[in-house]
Amino acid sequence: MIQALPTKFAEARVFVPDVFEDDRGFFKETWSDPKYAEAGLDLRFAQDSCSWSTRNVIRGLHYDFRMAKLVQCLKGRIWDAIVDLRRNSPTYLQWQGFLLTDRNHKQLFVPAGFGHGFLALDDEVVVHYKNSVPYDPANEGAVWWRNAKIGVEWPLVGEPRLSAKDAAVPEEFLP
Ligand SMILES: Cc1cn([C@H]2C[C@H](O)[C@@H](COP(=O)(O)OP(=O)(O)O[C@H]3O[C@@H](C)C(=O)[C@@H](O)[C@H]3O)O2)c(=O)[nH]c1=O
Repeated sequence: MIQALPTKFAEARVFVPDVFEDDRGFFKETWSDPKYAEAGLDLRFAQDSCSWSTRNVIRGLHYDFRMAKLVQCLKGRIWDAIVDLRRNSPTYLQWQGFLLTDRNHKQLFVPAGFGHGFLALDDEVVVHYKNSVPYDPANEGAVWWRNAKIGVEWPLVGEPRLSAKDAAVPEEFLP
């Protein structure tokens, strides 16, 4: 039975699929339409994506107000952050962090309207996403990872490694 764990946000959830271990390793279903619908996530996804990162890479905080995402870490560990960017929300600009690893099998459901980013905690990190709508750069935006109005407390040791795009985000910009 897939576990659905609450977060501080009514619309966000952490899912943990069944994991079948034996002497070869393990097997898990990372998505199943009927099983996730039964667990409370009745959604058709339009795109799967994968990124590979090295330690101290930070990707984000990115948003696309149309897009919900299911995020999981298939190799290594990430510290994943979401922030509510919906201006009419009672939790506007609140954030929460989650440890997602290849051993805890947690999958974070990021609702539409939230910013999302992660810090790679290991030398090799593979992150997998399911996106509810196809990628469209015209609909994508970014908030600076250290935006002071949000105040995400990244568990970062040393210097972050950012894309040129993320490093160039204006420090105070909010959509
Ligand atoms: C996200 C994305 C990027 N790309 C391309 C654009 C660019 O040339 C290259 C790298 O893109 P980025 O630098 O935006 O990749 P990245 O910084 O890894 O972007 C991701 O960050 C995390 C935090 C998220 O939440 C994701 O939704 C996504 O925004 O890949 C696609 O073709 N499809 C996609 O879905």
